[in-house]
Amino acid sequence: MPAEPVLEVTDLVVEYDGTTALAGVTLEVRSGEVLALLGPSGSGKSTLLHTVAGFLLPRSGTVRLAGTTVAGDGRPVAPERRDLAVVFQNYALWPHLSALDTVAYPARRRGTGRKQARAEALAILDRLRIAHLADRKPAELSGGEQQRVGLARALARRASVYLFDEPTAHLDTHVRGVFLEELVARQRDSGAAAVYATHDAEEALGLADRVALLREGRLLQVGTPQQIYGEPVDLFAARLTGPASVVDAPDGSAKLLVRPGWARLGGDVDGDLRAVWFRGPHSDYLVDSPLGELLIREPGAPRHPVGARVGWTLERSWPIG
Ligand SMILES: Nc1ncnc2c1ncn2[C@@H]1O[C@H](COP(=O)(O)OP(=O)(O)OP(=O)(O)O)[C@@H](O)[C@H]1O
Repeated sequence: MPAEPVLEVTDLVVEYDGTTALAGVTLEVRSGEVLALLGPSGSGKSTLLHTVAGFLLPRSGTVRLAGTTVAGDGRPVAPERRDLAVVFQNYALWPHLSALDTVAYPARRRGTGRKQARAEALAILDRLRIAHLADRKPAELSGGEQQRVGLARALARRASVYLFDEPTAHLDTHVRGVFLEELVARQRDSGAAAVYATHDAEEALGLADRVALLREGRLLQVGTPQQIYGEPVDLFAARLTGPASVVDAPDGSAKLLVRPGWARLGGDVDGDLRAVWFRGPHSDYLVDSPLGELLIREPGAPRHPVGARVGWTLERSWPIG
């Protein structure tokens, strides 16, 4: 991974009318890296992105882009002069421009000729599966289609840092997957960095090189998706990224976090099946045992009925406070 941070946020404090929304956040993002911001509603994800973008000013702390301080020290740099591409929940598309001209606009601004800019724009629209909408203006597009045009316009920008605020919130699963692949591919090609705010744990874990967990305006943990999922700092952090059971260690010395795939049915710890859910590719079993209640996930359809006496085995665990 290249060494230099393209975005550095230091001790950032942001308030709305005296209410603290960010209470001292320090983060850095390097070129080529995708950092996911994951946190519940109200944890400060949008506030952080809006402050980096320059739409909000910090009460204290600094924002640096490619080594230059853009907020918090001296006069802030205006949003339009920051080397950023911003994709927020509400896209403001220009009503008079077709989808093609909207997406061609960033290249035109860079000085690319009209024909070439339109060819590049069409390629991006095609990758997002909306080339057939190229000639339509926003009033002739559905909300989801407008959102895809907004994403395409952001992908057409060549900024050093992309800021995404839940950009896939209104997209269906298929388009979401295509967009995320496209985003990551662009990322790798251009060496740009991305900060991607979401409350969807699967999206964050699947997309990001690193995940930052936010809670009530503070960073709870920053790490690789594997660290965040497998070695959470506390139960709140664990539950942000998926189902987590807590059982007693067999020798009673500690509490252990157990993810659904970390235990299997069959083995010498007794338990009773309290509930069983068929989930399609796998089934979830809720097991009540002397060590505590835990969720076990196994491939395929349910193999035992509710109420059955089963054995189980712990294959992996993580000590939790
Ligand atoms: N314009 C505002 N005026 C006052 N308080 C605000 C404003 N915008 C956000 N807040 C408060 O700041 C805190 C952080 O909000 P923020 O929108 O950054 O959270 P978020 O993690 O992006 O949430 P969501 O996932 O719901 O978008 C919350 O307590 C919120 O109520």
